[in-house]
Order: sequence, then structure tokens, then C-alpha cells
Amino acid sequence: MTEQLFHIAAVPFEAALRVPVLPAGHRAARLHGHSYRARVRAALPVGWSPGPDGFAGGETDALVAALAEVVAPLDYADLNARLPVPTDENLARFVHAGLRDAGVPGVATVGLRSTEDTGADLAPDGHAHLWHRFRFEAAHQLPQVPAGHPCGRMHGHGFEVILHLDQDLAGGGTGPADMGVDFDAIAALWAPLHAELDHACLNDIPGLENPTSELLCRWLWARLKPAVPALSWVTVYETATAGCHFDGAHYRIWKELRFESALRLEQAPDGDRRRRLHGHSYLLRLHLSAPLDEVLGWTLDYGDVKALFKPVYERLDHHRLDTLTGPVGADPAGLARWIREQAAADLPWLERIDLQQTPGCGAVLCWGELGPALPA
Ligand SMILES: Nc1nc2c(c(=O)[nH]1)N=C([C@H](O)[C@H](O)COP(=O)(O)OP(=O)(O)OP(=O)(O)O)CN2
Repeated sequence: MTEQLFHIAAVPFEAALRVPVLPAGHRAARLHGHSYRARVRAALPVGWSPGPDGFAGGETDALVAALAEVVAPLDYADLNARLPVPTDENLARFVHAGLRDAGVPGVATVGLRSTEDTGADLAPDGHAHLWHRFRFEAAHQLPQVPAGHPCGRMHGHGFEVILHLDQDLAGGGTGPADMGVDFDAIAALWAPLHAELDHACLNDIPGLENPTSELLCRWLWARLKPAVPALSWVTVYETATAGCHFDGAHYRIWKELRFESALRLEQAPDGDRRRRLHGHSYLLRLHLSAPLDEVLGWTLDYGDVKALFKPVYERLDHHRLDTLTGPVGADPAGLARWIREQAAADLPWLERIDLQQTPGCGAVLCWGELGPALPA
């Protein structure tokens, strides 16, 4: 598959609202507030900027600036004064229209997150990806791992699950729908599963005798999909840094790593702070796709992914990135390409790299299926 590069940006805002289309008595019909986060994923031409100061490598910051400008009128505002029905879906449309008016090219999705655990991402064709995150605390042990593997011992996790729903909200001539499935309806679907999984030992649950992330995703999919045709992915975070997505056919896992590094962007215009030596706390998410090993119950061991990536990681962490990649490659897109090249031989299952230089802002390099976005 051909390589796709997206720049990503995320900007927070605080706002008050009422959602008048909800049934009488619904708590969100009352005046309330959220700490929102808007995000955008865009395939930008090299050097794109909303102003005259664009340069190769400055695209992520340019996208952040454009998004911040669009979102500014929503910050500390009464959203109903701007939008009669300020659902996440309509706010995402508002941001989408603002980015279009600002001339941001290549916008692929615009996302709006009203809480830590709920949000909507919209594609330009009106397709909505709604997501809701849940948590449960459980014990497990992986009975098939090789002797001595730590996951063979009884241990536990604060698991997180994201249910993703894909809905066509374009309206087919009747005008776009204000909202997709109510997040409360998704929570109601989750409630019986939570009762079964929370404070349990997963190995004792029929069907979860080998409770890897992959098999837990598959188990959840089988339980939910018949009742929820719009379900598009189930995501399980086994730890804060690793997890799996399943769409009924394909398993995709990811492993996150953080590194602390310095850089200088020499190609930035005179006087630009990015010409100075500076640094970031990076978040790197490696996405891999491989068939399920039916005996082990996983695709690839998260621990193996980390170990195989270690030689590349050691060249990134606590180093100066522009001396590693060359000055033009030290921006998020250049770094993601460098990482792809360096990791290809040892991690042939790698198919997407997310690299964030600040929370939610950076680049996504993808040469397989894009898969669902994780909360920014
Ligand atoms: N593909 C899978 N790999 C692994 C699974 C799994 O379900 N699917 N499970 C485990 C273990 O249960 C383990 O607890 C979690 O793995 P890992 O990310 O290696 O754990 P750490 O948090 O200790 O990782 P660090 O990044 O080193 O802190 C193993 N693999």
C-alpha cells in the first residue's frame, strides 16, 4: 500500500452548553460545561502554512496555529450562542468549516472530544466515527506463554476498552444529523460487560481462558456486534502503553514509547525560535498488523516489539535528532520516515507510526490500513 503522511494537531478549549435535542430530563439538556479538545488530521503539502512563513518541516506547527485560530471563538464561550445544537458532531462540523475557510488543505478528519472518554471524528463525506472509552480492573494470566514470561504469572491490569461506532450522518438529502448514537446508549451496551469483567479473574470467564488483548477484543466483538451493527472496532488497552484493535477480521496492535530529545530546525526562517536548539518529550506509537497465533492467542508479543525496536529507540532517546536525521528530517514527518526506515528490517509487521512532539500534535505515517484513531 502506498505511504500516506498526515500532520495532526490538537487544541483544547473550555465551553458551556445545553444540548436541546436530547429527551426531556437528560442531564446534557441542562446548562453544563466541558474541557473539550479539537483535533485534525490533514495531508498537507510540504512547507504549507496559513501565513507567508512556511518551510519544510514547519507543517505540524502551522496546522496547530490554524486549528487554534478556528477554535479560539469557542474557548470560554456559550456554545449555544454559536450553534443551536452544539453536539460533538456539530462542533466537529464547525471546526471543519473553519479549517476549510482558513484554506487548510487535505483535511482527512476533524475530531471533537467533549470528555476524556467520549468523542466523534468526522470525515469530509459526513461519515462519523464515534468512540466511548470504558475501564475495568481485572486479574489475568496468559497460560500459553513460554516458561519464565512475566505474563504467565497471575497479575492484573486497569484495562481500558474503546467501542468505536461508524455512522453515516450526512443525512442523504434531509440535512446532516445533529448526533449519532447517544453516548449514554453506548454506555448502556457496556454495562453488562463491565459487571462481568470488573474485579474478576478473566481466565475464569467462559471464552477467556487465554485472556490476551487480542482474544479479549474478539470476545467483546462477538458479544456486542450482533446488537450493534454500527460497531466498527473494539480496542483494548492492556497497559497504558500497549493494546489491540479488532474489526471482526483484523488484529492491529500498538506499543507506545516515549523519548526525550533535542533538535534544531535550521531551515526555519531567521528569528524563528525553532532555529534555536530546543527539545520535546515525544510520544511514539508503533502500530503493527499480523495474523493471530491461535495457540499463543496473540499476534506479536508487545515485549518483543519493544525489544526489537530497542536499537532504534536508543538512537532517539536523549539524543540530538537533527544530527541523526539531517536538519530537514528532524520535524515529526521526517522523524517518522527515519524511524520507518530504521525499523523495517526488524519489525516487518510495522504499518503505521504516530509521532507526537507535543500532546496530540505531530505526524502519522501509514503504509497499511489507517485503523481507528486513539484519543488525543
Ligand atoms: N500481543 C500481545 N502481547 C502481549 C500481551 C497480549 O495480550 N497481547 N500481554 C502481555 C502481558 O499480559 C503484559 O502484562 C503486558 O505487556 P507489556 O506491554 O510488555 O507490559 P509492560 O507494561 O511491562 O511493558 P513496558 O513498556 O516494558 O513497561 C505481554 N504481551
